[in-house]
Amino acid sequence: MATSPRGPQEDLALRPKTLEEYIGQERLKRKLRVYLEAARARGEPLEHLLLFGPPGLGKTTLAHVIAFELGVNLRVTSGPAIEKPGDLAAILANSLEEGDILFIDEIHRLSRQAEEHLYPALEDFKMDIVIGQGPAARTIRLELPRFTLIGATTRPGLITAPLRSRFGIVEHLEYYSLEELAQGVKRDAGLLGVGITEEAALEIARRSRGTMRIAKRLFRRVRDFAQVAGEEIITEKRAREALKALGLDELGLERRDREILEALILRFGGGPVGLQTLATALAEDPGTLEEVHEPYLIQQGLLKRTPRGRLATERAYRHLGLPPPVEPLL
Ligand SMILES: Nc1ncnc2c1ncn2[C@@H]1O[C@H](COP(=O)(O)OP(=O)(O)OP(=O)(O)O)[C@@H](O)[C@H]1O
Ligand SMILES: [Mg+2]
Repeated sequence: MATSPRGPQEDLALRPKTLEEYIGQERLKRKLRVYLEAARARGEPLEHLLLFGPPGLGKTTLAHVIAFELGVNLRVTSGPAIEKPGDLAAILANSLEEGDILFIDEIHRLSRQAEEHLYPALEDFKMDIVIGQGPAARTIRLELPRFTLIGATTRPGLITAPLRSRFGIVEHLEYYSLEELAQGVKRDAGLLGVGITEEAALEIARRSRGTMRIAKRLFRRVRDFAQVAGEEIITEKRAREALKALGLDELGLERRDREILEALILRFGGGPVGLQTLATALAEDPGTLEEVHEPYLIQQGLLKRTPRGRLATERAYRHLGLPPPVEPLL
């Protein structure tokens, strides 16, 4: 098997360019096709679009795809990178042309000040900024090109109502099915000139937590194992061994995920226990627990969020090989 450079360049080369190449998210793609066609027909920029969903589902990729489909430039930035209104003004006034797309990742982390300056930019493509200080200070009005903002967030609950209301289109991305994940794996394998069986691709898909980024990352690790073993084609057996060596169980849980369930069950009697308490017991940041680990545990029916706190389900007990409580909780 030939070696090839990997890393950001490889990732970029593997990134789907068109809506056609973008796997899954059919519900969203159907609507997007309509919006894109309508915007093109009217010769207007696409309405501002807010995308939310867990990390790694392809929000950034979709923004690139939309720009490609519209034949416009995409300027990428993130909420934390825009500290002052001046940062925002520089981006909006200097780097965008009519119809271009500004992609703001983690838009829930925009500063209050920057956010307030963004409102008129989104509505009227104007922005007032103050130049200078004290008595010499004056306000100048910037006329901006008509652009499209695509905002992405993993935490829709943290988007303020005024910001949210300025997006004409608000959509969420869904977890991928096993078939879609396997398709993603096979696509990358094909582009890299690596052979992989259908079963091996599905085996990788099963441990990918419904997340395209994880499927593709696991595929690259499995490819390493196959390459070192001198195998031309990645088989199910090789995939399973490699995934096991990577510390993933049959549901795709990593050690950390199992520790969370273990803590919940063994230290808090299965719950309910508050997020903060659970996080402290695990010496984990509550945000990480909530955003990175919990969504998949919930999706797999292993954990429930209740008003009184987190609860382990019967399935969680069984998955860890622990006897479920006599009186099933759920
Ligand atoms: N629908 C898809 N079809 C094919 N490849 C995809 C798809 N979605 C994502 N990918 C690939 O998965 C990886 C992760 O995608 P991306 O960076 O867009 O995720 P994201 O949702 O922006 O994640 P985050 O929220 O963490 O920024 C990329 O390598 C991308 O090429
Ligand atoms: Mg991203």
